[in-house]
Amino acid sequence: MNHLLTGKPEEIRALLDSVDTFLFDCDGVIWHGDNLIPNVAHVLERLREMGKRILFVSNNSTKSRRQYLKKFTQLNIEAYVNEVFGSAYAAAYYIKHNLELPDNKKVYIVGMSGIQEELDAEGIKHCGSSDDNENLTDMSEMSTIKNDPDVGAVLFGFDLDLNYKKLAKAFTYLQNPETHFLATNTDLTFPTKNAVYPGTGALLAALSTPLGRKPLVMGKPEQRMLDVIVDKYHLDRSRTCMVGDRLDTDILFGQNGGMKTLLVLTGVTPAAGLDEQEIKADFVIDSLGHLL
Ligand SMILES: O=C(O)[C@H](O)[C@H](O)COP(=O)(O)O
Ligand SMILES: [Mg+2]
Repeated sequence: MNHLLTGKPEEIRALLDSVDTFLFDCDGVIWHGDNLIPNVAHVLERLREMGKRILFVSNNSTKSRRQYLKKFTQLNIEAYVNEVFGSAYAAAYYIKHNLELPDNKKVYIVGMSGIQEELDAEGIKHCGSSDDNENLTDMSEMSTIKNDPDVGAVLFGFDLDLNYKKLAKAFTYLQNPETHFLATNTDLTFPTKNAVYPGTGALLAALSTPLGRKPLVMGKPEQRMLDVIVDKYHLDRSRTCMVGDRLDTDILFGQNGGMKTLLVLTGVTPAAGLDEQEIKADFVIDSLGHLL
């Protein structure tokens, strides 16, 4: 476990020969924000040339599959819509195919356009999100926030415009135990090139803590997204490798899914103290850019 691959071509060859499909996490593995991690585009290209199947599995709910494709294209990375699985898509797929929300009910979104687009794509009625970017201006306005019986679920995702009004509305709707409480993911931090910042899980705590309710989580490490992927691609899990930068989402997702796991050190997980970590990947490499 935590088998370091850096500079061991024969072992990298053995791994490549044992894998048909690579599931790639995005933030901290392929890019930091809009900056590609060096040499990653070349590695993805070579893997395609080798006939490997490539899928992208991200917990980042701020983008829809369409928006992810636009980003891949802007970064000159070959990718196709049916290769992209974001947590916003996973949430929309789950609400459509598993939650069976009554037609007269809508979803209150704390989150961004990625979620709005994926719910639209599944024909799911929704409200909130950017409609509530304008915050309350005075505490006396709190009492204007009332329950809305048409809200059948609250879906929480990363929101750069999170404000008190959105929190108070979601909190109010979730007072009703019948109202479903969903979250796209619970990552506590978000990786950038030189630092990490509060992630979706940190924002979500501002709602779930006072509420005393835990949401149903759509993204990694939960298996909902993998079940959709395995069904769609008839994946042989034993010949599939999950590549990620976070132990408690990406690597746990891979392990729970019976897949091989490769940890890269370009994201949230530092090299220091790796062996003290409870979760251990099969393989570790300093950067995906150095895989080939
Ligand atoms: O805070 C977040 O939501 C996460 O840090 C971010 O979205 C992780 O995305 P991923 O690494 O799964 O692409
Ligand atoms: Mg990541």
